[in-house]
Amino acid sequence: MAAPVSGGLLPEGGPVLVTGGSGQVATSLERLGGPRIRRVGRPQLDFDRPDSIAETFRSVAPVAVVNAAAWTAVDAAENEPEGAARANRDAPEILARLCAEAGIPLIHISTDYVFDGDKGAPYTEADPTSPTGVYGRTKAEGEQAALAANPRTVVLRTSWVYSATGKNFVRTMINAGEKNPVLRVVGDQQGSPTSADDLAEAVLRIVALIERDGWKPDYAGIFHASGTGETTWHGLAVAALERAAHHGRTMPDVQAIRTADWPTPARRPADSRLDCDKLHRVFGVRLPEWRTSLDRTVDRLLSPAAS
Ligand SMILES: NC(=O)C1=CN([C@@H]2O[C@H](COP(=O)(O)OP(=O)(O)OC[C@H]3O[C@@H](n4cnc5c(N)ncnc54)[C@H](OP(=O)(O)O)[C@@H]3O)[C@@H](O)[C@H]2O)C=CC1
Ligand SMILES: Cc1cn([C@H]2C[C@H](O)[C@@H](COP(=O)(O)OP(=O)(O)O[C@H]3O[C@@H](C)C(=O)[C@@H](O)[C@H]3O)O2)c(=O)[nH]c1=O
Repeated sequence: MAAPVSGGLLPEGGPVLVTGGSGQVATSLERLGGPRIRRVGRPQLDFDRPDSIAETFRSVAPVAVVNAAAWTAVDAAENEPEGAARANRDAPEILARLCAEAGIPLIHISTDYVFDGDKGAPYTEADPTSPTGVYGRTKAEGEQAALAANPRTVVLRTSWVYSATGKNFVRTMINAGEKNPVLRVVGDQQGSPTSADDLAEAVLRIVALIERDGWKPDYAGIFHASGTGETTWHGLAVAALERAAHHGRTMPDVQAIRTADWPTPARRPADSRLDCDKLHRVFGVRLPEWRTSLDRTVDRLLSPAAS
């Protein structure tokens, strides 16, 4: 990789449009990517106003686009399928069309929730999608729409994203642990937690590789990109709270419950582990062990000055 521009992981070059206002992944991309990143969110770029997508594209004139904006409220999507579809299906298609016209790559972020979780083994990119809710269905449709509209689309499917900022399960657990001596968390859904910073670094390495070597046909398509290793939501809660205890927080009693004991409007996959070998084979990228990154994130969250 060429020498990165001071303050970022990207070498010199033109603007990279990142969609997403205060989103976790968009924030990490801006922080790690350096001066080439143009992060644009609402109100300037609003997927409920499709014209704003082309307007933003024109004003930024990007050399690559990373779509990190999406409707991510899994349960709320059940009652608002049109809004979820606008953000998760229609907007990626429009972005992909604009990228195709400009002849530039689109890195589109997607989710493990495109699967029902019943396979009983890590999913590969060749497995058919089988979403169980509106969020997963609209995200699966967005993948296909983006791939069809731009031959230079890289879909990165990730899972269980957390960071020191924004809304995520890790922060929810740490906040809940402060107020409650007992937490109940499902122990029969497994997957791979992914640090937003790690995912952002993977995206930036892919962009840099494409710029260095030029576009190759192998780059088009779907890639799984989750933190290495696996756990349950209960395991993730315990790990986060154990780390928080290093910072003086009281460790609550974290009880493992069954999915049936935590009813939600949208059904979550029981086992959404993703096989990430293709990402390594094609781009030479593997995300770190989830627990190492989790500890670093909790440290950053609870002792920001030390990080
Ligand atoms: N969070 C997770 O656990 C996972 C996320 N993903 C995927 O990763 C990507 C990034 O997720 P993450 O950063 O965690 O998401 P966040 O929920 O943290 O951020 C979502 C971003 O999307 C923006 N957004 C939502 N609706 C619209 C809209 N109608 N128009 C314009 N912008 C909109 C939000 O804008 P604003 O700041 O204005 O609210 C926000 O910036 C998404 O594609 C998501 O599906 C995949 C797996 C797991
Ligand atoms: C807050 C809480 C949740 N749970 C359960 C509910 C659910 O089954 C599981 C996860 O909780 P959440 O609803 O916070 O997570 P959820 O919104 O389902 O997270 C998902 O977000 C989208 C955007 C993705 O793409 C996925 O990869 C995944 O990260 O934990 C408990 O058991 N106890 C609790 O106290």
